[in-house]
Parts: sequence; C-alpha cells; structure tokens
Amino acid sequence: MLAIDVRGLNKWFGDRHVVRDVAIQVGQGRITGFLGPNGAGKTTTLRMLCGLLTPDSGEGEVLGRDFRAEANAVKRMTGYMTQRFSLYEDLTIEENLAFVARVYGLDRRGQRVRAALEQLGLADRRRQLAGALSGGWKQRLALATAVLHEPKLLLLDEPTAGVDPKARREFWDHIHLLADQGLTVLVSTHYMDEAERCHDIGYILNGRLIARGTAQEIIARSGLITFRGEGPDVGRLVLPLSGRAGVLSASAFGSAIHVSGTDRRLLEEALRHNRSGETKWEEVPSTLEDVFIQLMADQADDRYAA
Ligand SMILES: Nc1ncnc2c1ncn2[C@@H]1O[C@H](COP(=O)(O)OP(=O)(O)OP(=O)(O)O)[C@@H](O)[C@H]1O
Repeated sequence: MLAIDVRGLNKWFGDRHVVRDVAIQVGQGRITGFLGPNGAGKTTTLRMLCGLLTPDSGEGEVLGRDFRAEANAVKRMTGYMTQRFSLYEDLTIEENLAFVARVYGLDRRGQRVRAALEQLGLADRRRQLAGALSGGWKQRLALATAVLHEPKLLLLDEPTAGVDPKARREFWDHIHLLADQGLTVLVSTHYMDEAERCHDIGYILNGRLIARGTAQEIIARSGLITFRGEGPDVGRLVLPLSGRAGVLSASAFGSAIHVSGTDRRLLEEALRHNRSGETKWEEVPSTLEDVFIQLMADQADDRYAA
C-alpha cells in the first residue's frame, strides 16, 4: 500500500525554482532517506509532502488524502522531529510528554504518555530533568514527543546529527520498530550510515529527484566501477588521478583511496598511468558513498556547463 503517491510537485521561492517536477511514491511502513547537497531542496520537498508547506503545483495522495486540498488533515497525521528540537529543560521527561499532550489537546493523555515512555525505553528515567539528559536521550525524548499523537507519517530532519554511535544505533532500532508497526518515515540526512539504515533512498539535486530505490538498486544503476588502492602515501595520488579521463572520483578512505568511473578501459588506463609499483589496486564493490561522491561531481560539471 502506498502512503505517498504524488507527482508534478513544484516550489518557487521568489524567482528560484527549488523543487522541480518531483514525482514520488513511498510504500506504507517504509523508511526513506533523502540525500543531496545543501540547498538541494530536500527539506522543502518533505515539508510539502507532509502538508507543512504549500506547493505551487502537484497532485496526488498522502495517507489516502488529497495532499493539497486536505493538507491540514495530512499535517495532523504527521510527526515532525527537527534537528533543533525544543524540550523544556526544567521539566522531567514525563512532564515534557504530558505538556506536549496538553498543548496538542490530545485525548487519553496519561495512557499516551505511558505508552511513549515504554515504547522508547524512557520509563526508568521518566523523573529525570530533560536538561540533564545526554544528547542521545534528549533525542529519544524528542522522538517520543513527535509520535505522541500516533502519527501515520514521521518526518525526521538529520535526526542523529551530533549523537554518539551507540545512541544512533539505538535510535535507528526504535525507528525500525515504529516502521514495523506501519509508520511511514521520511528522513533528510547527509550521513551515509543513516542512509544505509533506510529501506529506500531518494537523491535530490537542484530540486530534482534524480535517484530513487534501495541502496543496492542505486549502486547497481550507477554502473560505477571502483578500485581501491593501498600502499605508502597513497593519498598523494588523489589529486593527479582526479584530473584524468575516465576518473569520475578519487578520494581517500583512511590509508586507502577509492577511484571510481563508469568506463572500465579509461579507468584502468588512468590507474596504470599512476602505477608507482608500491600501490596495490583491487576492484571492490562500489559503496553508496562512492555513488554519491560521483553524483556530487556531476553537479560540479553541470555548473561548469551552465
Ligand atoms: N522559506 C524560504 N524562503 C526562501 N528560500 C527558501 C526558504 N526555504 C528554503 N529556501 C531555499 O530553498 C532552497 C532549498 O532549501 P532546502 O532547505 O529545501 O534544502 P535542503 O536540501 O534541505 O538543504 P540542507 O541540506 O542544507 O538542509 C535553498 O536554497 C534555501 O535557501
């Protein structure tokens, strides 16, 4: 079942066309990550889908409603967790939840607060002041407040920026539990590890949705071939390789470099040319990061062409 089925989505800010003819379908209970450079139009797209921002054009359904005519109904069924979520630092976890429940005029308040505390593993800490919590726990509380009204759609804006790896993992485990219960999740992110935890990915560039699918599908469709080079000072090869024909991207990963392209012959020729004898090359499966680096490089080329 589709939670989102929208086409022809456009948005202008003044004379700037920031979302261009986006068509998108999202299955119910799927977690979809949206990636793309700063200012690409991710947040604007997601806010329009959730009824938080009025599009200039577009038609279709979100959560079974006409997403433009019934934008308010869609908005009410959406939970929104922004990067800079606001909590009341001098209230406890439980008081924060109870406060949000009152502000939104929710029914069954006590029951909802108890359920959210349980669901997100906050019950033992419910009397702790929000201000005294670590980043990971604050973020979990923010998630609890975002789902208190039992939304059908959850919008997360770079949800684990600045959170340590253990807390990130636990946060994502909770997101998956919510999705398993039918919640559809849209995530805007710059982090590859977050993207890899999503079921599907959308890549937005200059307001256009240019890649869509699972990580594996996007990697396969890119046709990207990647070689990994290892050896002493291998990082110094990044610059000379970057300029060569057939090399779409070259970048350092720890003590190795990844060199990618779509034309095998040209790529191998470039590597042969830079062979120093000390560098060992092996072909490796392209990663999502390799593909995104290439997509970003394409954008740079577009700019030069414009
Ligand atoms: N309310 C607004 N008024 C005018 N311009 C806006 C408004 N909101 C966003 N923009 C512009 O629209 C473009 C797309 O912004 P958007 O926030 O959707 O990008 P993004 O892909 O989410 O970027 P980031 O990764 O930096 O969050 C940007 O150039 C931004 O400056």
